[in-house]
Amino acid sequence: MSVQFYIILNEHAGSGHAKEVWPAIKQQLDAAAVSYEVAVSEYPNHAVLLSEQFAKQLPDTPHQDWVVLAVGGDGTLHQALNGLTRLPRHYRIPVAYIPIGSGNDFARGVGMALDWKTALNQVIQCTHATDIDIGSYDETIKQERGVFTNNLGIGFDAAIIAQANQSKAKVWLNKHHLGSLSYLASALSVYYNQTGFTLTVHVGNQRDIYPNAFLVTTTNHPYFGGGVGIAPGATVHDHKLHLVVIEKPNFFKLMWLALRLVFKRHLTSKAVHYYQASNVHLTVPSIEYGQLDGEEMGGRFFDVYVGVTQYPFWFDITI
Ligand SMILES: Nc1ncnc2c1ncn2[C@@H]1O[C@H](COP(=O)(O)OP(=O)(O)OP(=O)(O)O)[C@@H](O)[C@H]1O
Repeated sequence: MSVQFYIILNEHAGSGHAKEVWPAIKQQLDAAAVSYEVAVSEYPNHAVLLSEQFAKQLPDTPHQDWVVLAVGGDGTLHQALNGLTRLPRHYRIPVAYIPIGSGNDFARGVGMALDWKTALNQVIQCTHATDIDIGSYDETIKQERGVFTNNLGIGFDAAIIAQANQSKAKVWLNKHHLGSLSYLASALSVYYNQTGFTLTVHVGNQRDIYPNAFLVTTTNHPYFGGGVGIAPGATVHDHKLHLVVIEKPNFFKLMWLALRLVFKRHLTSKAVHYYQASNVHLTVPSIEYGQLDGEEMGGRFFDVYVGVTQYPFWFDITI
């Protein structure tokens, strides 16, 4: 089936790398005689509105040949997907993605190529949509709901993202393809400032209380923070969420945990608690940072129901 692409371009992804690469992407699209329209994200979160408006004007009938293609990082894909899912549709519009952000965890998590040229081929030569798992959340205090492709995090990872996004070093490090280092630098400073907090996890009939939670990540695939394999066994096909709770370790334990993380042996540590479920309910009665696919949720209380659903994606990783 040949399709047309509604491209949502975030020139700011990868600290401006997307803007540099876009002319070459366009050239490859034209050379392959691909039919497409481009909408540029003009301000933070604009991609949500762009994809929502696109979906609104497309009749909800079978045999539509449009695919929404997010060109940017995980945040751009997150926003495009949330715009597409705001209004229910019987015939959902498939979504695709070219990873040219800083972290590109979704591409890693689904096994897409990380170099944009191969990734673009995986998208334009794809012949059918494939349903894969995405997370859904319903936060009852601020009454916010939506979806995520990678993870919903509370605590350490979210505070790192908030700090890294404010850091001028991130721009410089990204320019030199060292984006992961900006997260590492922020991680150390956040470690000293982030105190443990009370977390209640409800899974089925089980209720666990952690008085000293530090990192709480509900993930859809293995990676967060630009390639850190927090849940090595997770896949986007298992219809499960993988919840990792880490209690605040002392500095030496943190270093030990980081080492175990590198060798994917962290889940057996006593400070780490691991759940696999199709639904989890998390409550945090103190103000903590939250993040969704690397997008800041801000500091807030949490009473959040997290689940898993499926959405059609348009790429073929066998190409
Ligand atoms: N015109 C714009 N001006 C400023 N920021 C923008 C604009 N358009 C989009 N953004 C913001 O850019 C942010 C970063 O985008 P994105 O997450 O795609 O890239 P990244 O952070 O480099 O990659 P990754 O999430 O993979 O690490 C998003 O929060 C988005 O809202």
